[in-house]
Amino acid sequence: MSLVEHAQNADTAFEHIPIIDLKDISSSDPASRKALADAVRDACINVGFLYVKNHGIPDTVINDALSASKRLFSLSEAQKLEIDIRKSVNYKGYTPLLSSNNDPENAGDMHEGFEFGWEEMQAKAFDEKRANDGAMAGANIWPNDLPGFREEVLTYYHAAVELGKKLFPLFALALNLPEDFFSDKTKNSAAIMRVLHYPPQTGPVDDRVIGIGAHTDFECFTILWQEPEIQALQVLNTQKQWIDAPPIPGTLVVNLGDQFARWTNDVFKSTVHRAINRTGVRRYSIPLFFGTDYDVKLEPISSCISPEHPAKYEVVTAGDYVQQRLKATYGH
Ligand SMILES: O=C(O)CCC(=O)C(=O)O
Ligand SMILES: [Fe+2]
Repeated sequence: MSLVEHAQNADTAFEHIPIIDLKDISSSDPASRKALADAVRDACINVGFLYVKNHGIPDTVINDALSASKRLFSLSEAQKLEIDIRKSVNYKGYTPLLSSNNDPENAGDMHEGFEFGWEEMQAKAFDEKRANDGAMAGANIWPNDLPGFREEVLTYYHAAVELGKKLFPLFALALNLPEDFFSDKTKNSAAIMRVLHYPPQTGPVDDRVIGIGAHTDFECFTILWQEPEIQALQVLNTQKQWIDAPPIPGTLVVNLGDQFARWTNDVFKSTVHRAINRTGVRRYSIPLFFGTDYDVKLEPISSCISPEHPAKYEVVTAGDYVQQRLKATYGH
């Protein structure tokens, strides 16, 4: 069956999000990699969300990033506003509560966050991996007086980038492409990381103000760590039902975004999701958004086009696309 036919027969009324074991992701046996890619293809076409286990990011790296982000969010408002994202030309820095709005029908997202992109652990004056960032060019902004923060969150970033570099070949295989299809399109790690803090919402709640309003992500895929034991994330199926995506110990969530929808002419689904924290306790999460390099054009893959399924999207560079979406989310 062609990819287009597979997508036309998709079962998108899912009630569960599949869990996929990545133990064979670097297997020397092509048949094992192919079996893994088959499972990934089904998840990408039917659901657009999956959990991955055996992802390779050590617990210590996760725990250090979590503790760093807790320290950041417990700084005073004045300290946090020193690194306000509105002072940055390229959407790096601190986003206060209610300053972003992911769902245009809503009145603001009930979370605060901090956002940064690629940087070598030992910062370089000229970082060749950022040389072609186009619309997204510009350095990260780091908090003052927060020892260890940069190292701890960057360590997580680099570990997740290693995982992301293994996932691109797997997605390529799932699209019946050579495994290195994305290699020359992902040389520069155009990955954006956020650390997020959702205060608990108790008492009467305005449905137009939730943790993060209904949205799709705008890169190729997102790797999301969520705080254990706190249910907040929900995923929308085509029956318009919100399906819970609780944290599952030992896993990360991987979901597809709109860049992959463009690369695949909607064969891979970029699925709407939201988060609502009504648990009575604070919640932290860490998404990392992976795109193709900012200077690469988002051109549909030929096997995802047919006479009955013609190309749907205008071709733009990844950088222009991401910048335009960030502008809509942050309103500046
Ligand atoms: O915090 C979460 O669980 C979801 C975050 C999210 O969807 C996003 O940042 O795009
Ligand atoms: Fe999202």
